[in-house]
Amino acid sequence: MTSRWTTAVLDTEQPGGWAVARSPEGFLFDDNGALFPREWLKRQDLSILAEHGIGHLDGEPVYLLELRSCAEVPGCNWKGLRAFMLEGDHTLYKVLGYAAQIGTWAREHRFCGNCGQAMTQVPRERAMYCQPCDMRSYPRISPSMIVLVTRGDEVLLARSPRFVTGVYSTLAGFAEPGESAEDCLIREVREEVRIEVKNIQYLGSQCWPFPHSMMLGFHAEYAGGEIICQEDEIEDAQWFNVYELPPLPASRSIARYLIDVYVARRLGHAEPVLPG
Ligand SMILES: NC(=O)C1=CN([C@@H]2O[C@H](COP(=O)(O)OP(=O)(O)OC[C@H]3O[C@@H](n4cnc5c(N)ncnc54)[C@H](O)[C@@H]3O)[C@@H](O)[C@H]2O)C=CC1
Ligand SMILES: [Mg+2]
Ligand SMILES: [Zn+2]
Repeated sequence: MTSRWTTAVLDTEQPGGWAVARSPEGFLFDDNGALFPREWLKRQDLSILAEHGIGHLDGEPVYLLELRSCAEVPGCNWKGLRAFMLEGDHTLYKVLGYAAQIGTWAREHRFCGNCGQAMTQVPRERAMYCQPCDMRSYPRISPSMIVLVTRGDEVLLARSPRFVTGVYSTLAGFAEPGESAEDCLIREVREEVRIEVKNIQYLGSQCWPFPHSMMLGFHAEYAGGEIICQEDEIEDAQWFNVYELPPLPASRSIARYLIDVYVARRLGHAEPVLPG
């Protein structure tokens, strides 16, 4: 299968192609979506902080206009990336998710973290460069473990105070320096619910551009302990029977995939496919 969307570093001196515009309010969109003819978009009254050539969609070059602030464009509105994930088509979400990560990273690396001088975009490479330090900065990706802890017909799901009311999800957390993926998973489960796990099994990964996580998804079996929720982080955690699950996370998330796979296996149903 050929992919409709491929990332690339494009020369911003070249004219033409499509462009997306991103401001602190999200992406610009109209009735036709979030991709606009680039030359038209650049004629609008936008306060452009940086432009990045980000890839090809169906063979056409796509650029990102990263804006300082949100602007009025006739017939258009602004919408956050999460809304595109929930509503929009998957390919568009991939384009915007990538654009968001490049935009955020470049915005946060305008100045060298070592000497404080202005950095420049490296041509033909996705990197920002500080000449005095001869140092390159690349887009940041934060590995995060996400795990469904299981006990026969039961799964351990938890609520963060940040979740939509009623929704329970798998446990997750960022890797710390010095840890393997397994070390991180064991620590996170211990910290968040004081449970011990065994038989850790890797299922798959997913890019999570909020703002730059790479989710590594696992199943792990319960090995001991009683649930004690971590203060502030975990509002509630419970064992749920696979026949009586609470409201679950969005269907495109790897959290949902980990739950759906386990339920499908217990019930002998066909297994779902992990959204890319
Ligand atoms: N795609 C999915 O299905 C899901 C994705 N996630 C994502 O997993 C990630 C981790 O989940 P949480 O439970 O929030 O993490 P967590 O359990 O590690 O706690 C969050 C805390 O980690 C620290 N932190 C923030 N950014 C960090 C970074 N880049 N590196 C190290 N520490 C950092 C902060 O102190 C923050 O309060 C988040 O990006 C979250 O959005 C979480 C659940 C489902
Ligand atoms: Mg967590
Ligand atoms: Zn420097």
